[in-house]
Amino acid sequence: MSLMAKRWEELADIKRVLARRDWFPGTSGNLAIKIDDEPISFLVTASGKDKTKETNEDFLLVDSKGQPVGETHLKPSAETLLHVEIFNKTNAGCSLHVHTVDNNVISELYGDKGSITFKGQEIIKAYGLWDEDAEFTIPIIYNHAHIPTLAADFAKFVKEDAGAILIRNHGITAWGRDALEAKKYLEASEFLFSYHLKLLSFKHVMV
Ligand SMILES: CSC[C@@H](O)[C@@H](O)C(=O)COP(=O)(O)O
Ligand SMILES: [Zn+2]
Repeated sequence: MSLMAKRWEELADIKRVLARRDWFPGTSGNLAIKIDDEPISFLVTASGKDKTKETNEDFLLVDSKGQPVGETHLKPSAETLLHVEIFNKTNAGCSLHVHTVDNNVISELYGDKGSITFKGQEIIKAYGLWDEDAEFTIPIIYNHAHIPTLAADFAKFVKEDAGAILIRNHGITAWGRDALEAKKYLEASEFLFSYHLKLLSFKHVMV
């Protein structure tokens, strides 16, 4: 199996799992996986598709600027530039973007603070943090409609090979060195968002 076919399968597997969770409402979400380093190229989801469906036109190959490699009628994701920042600035191998109600509500609740920090949760170990008092902070940026502006803002927080950034009232992008790590960061973040919202609502009922 070629490297491209292998990576395609890896991304298709993740897409299938996330689709089953309803993490692609209304055609939202986009996924990317690196194919080459020099020069950088990666597979990205085609724009505007129903990501719960599986077809052989789900992904297309783009270059380090997010432009399609070779002739294709497919359009790269509208948010390809965000994945471009991740692959150009770090050694990440995979980047995942989803819109969920939980990540949108958290981004709105904490948007004015500019970030949300989690601590004292076992699942923080999914971020590779093993200390008892470890903290994980997820930045929250403004949802600029102009994608190059959004990407420039987003890039300011892309420093590590694995991470997560919330875009206010839009969604989350999580990335990692490989598909497993990106999925782990995404799932840990969504777990923490859901836990936090549930806790807040119970506290509200109890006071
Ligand atoms: C219908 S969701 C809005 C989109 O602009 C976007 O935020 C999104 O996540 C999906 O866009 P896409 O171009 O299909 O990758
Ligand atoms: Zn989006």
